Amino acid sequence: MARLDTLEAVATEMEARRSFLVEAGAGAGKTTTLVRTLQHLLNHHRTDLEAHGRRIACITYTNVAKKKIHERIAADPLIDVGTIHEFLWSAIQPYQRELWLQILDYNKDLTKPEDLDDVTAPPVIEYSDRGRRLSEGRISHDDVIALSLRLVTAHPKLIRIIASKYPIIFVDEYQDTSPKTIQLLLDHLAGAGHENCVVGLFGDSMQKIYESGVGAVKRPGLLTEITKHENYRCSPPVVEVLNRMRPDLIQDAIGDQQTGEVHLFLNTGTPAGPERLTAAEATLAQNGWTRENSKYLLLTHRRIAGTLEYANLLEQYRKLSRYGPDDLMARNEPYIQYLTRVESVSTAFRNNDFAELTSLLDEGWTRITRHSDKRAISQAIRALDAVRTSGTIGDVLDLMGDGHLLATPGKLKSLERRRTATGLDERDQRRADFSNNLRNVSYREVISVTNFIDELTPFSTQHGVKGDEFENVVVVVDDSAWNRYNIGKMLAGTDKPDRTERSRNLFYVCCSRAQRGLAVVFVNDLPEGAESTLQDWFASGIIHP
Ligand SMILES: Nc1ncnc2c1ncn2[C@@H]1O[C@H](COP(=O)(O)OP(=O)(O)OP(=O)(O)O)[C@@H](O)[C@H]1O
Repeated sequence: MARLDTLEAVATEMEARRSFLVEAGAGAGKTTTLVRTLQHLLNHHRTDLEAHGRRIACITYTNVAKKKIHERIAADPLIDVGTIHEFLWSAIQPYQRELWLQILDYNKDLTKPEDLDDVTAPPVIEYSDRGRRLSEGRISHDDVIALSLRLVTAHPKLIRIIASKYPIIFVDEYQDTSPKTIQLLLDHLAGAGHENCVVGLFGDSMQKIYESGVGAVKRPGLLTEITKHENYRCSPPVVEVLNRMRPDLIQDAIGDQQTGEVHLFLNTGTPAGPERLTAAEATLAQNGWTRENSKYLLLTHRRIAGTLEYANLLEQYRKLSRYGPDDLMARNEPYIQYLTRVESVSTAFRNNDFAELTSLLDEGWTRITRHSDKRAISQAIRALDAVRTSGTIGDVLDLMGDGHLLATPGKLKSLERRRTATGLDERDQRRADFSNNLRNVSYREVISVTNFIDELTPFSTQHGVKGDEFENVVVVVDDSAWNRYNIGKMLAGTDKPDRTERSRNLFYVCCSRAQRGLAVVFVNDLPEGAESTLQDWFASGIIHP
């Protein structure tokens, strides 16, 4: 019955043309509700939408989520599923003249404005991954949102046009959306147009794990808040842990998993370090947990096997800054971001996934249909694969720079340019040294770290751990490896508020992926005060002191 309640609550808001926020904890079925609402709209309003040339926008944060939703609505052409950038760009792109005027103004506010006085005729404005070159009409990822906001503020009629094309706009995982996007959606689009555009946000503020996300959104007059108190995913003892972690949002375990187990390993009798994990694994094995039926989520840089297969790479990030290793893990730095895309291209090719390749490759390859296109891409990727396994990071960057598989993003280009510059200040020199040293590291280390991140950390882009679930989850915490997060201090209540929040969210996201069993293993000693919080949170489980 609860299922009907949430869907009904959403349907009521839709009928009344009111915007809403489905805010609920992990496993509550938010994404499922979003998909079912889309199905309901298609079943009941198809004729009307088609007759007026209207569509539904469904904005997702990642390509992985996009694919998932597409599959579940059978890629219905009435629904545009895409990233916020795709959606906004399709909306503003037709207004080239107005865009150029905004660009001239926007340019003045940039820290490094371009000289646009010499540009006689406005160029054709394009949005590209290659980064910003305003004089040539090229705008970047970041510019799309800022320019959209400027454009609609200057031309309110545009809002009416967008709202009548998209009278319904849904956002999945809204907590990871940028504050500017939320501003655009709520302050401009919600309620706009003849049909009162409905903006529906689905997500959970406590699952924000990326820096750039807006987190909680509170707009009592504008958004009807719909809360769900079910948890369809996790077994009762796991839900009990989540409830103690988050007493302001108590969930009922009503899913299929009615039995489960929870373990907390402190293992203080064993020396701190990987041995504590080994000891925990021995206990879990006696209970039937194996590497095959358990998902490891490591909040650490240590490989379970002990040796780090990307030690040199990690060392460069360590030298770069105190947050370098964290940025490597969360892929929050231009080099690792780009190299991750290179790895995704290579993986998609190996899997013969040409649909995935099309979405990864450059604009020039928007449709890989012709045999000759496939052949050209195959050749380029084979050449890449040869260098990936035998060359350095520099070799791969040079090869990619010469070819035309992936454009080099603007930020990376400028780092590469500054690599050989002279007279840099201390910070830029450190960055330049980083670029040069990184280039000498074997590319195999990139392959290792990418596999590690995708398989063993919550920062996976391949699977998007946040929306995912596994039978058993083993969360391994090693606070000595991180700077942006500190689970121990969060538990002890002694950390700064922002880091406390980040750590709590990350820990919550990890623990809430478990369907049946959850084990949390601390490999180093905890600060004073942490253990009593853990005793409380894990009271439904077995604590291994
Ligand atoms: N109404 C329902 N009835 C039965 N199972 C459901 C229902 N809603 C969701 N589920 C199942 O519960 C699990 C979690 O659902 P879903 O991924 O939609 O939750 P979520 O709230 O988006 O999760 P999270 O925020 O933790 O990623 C899935 O396995 C899904 O199939």
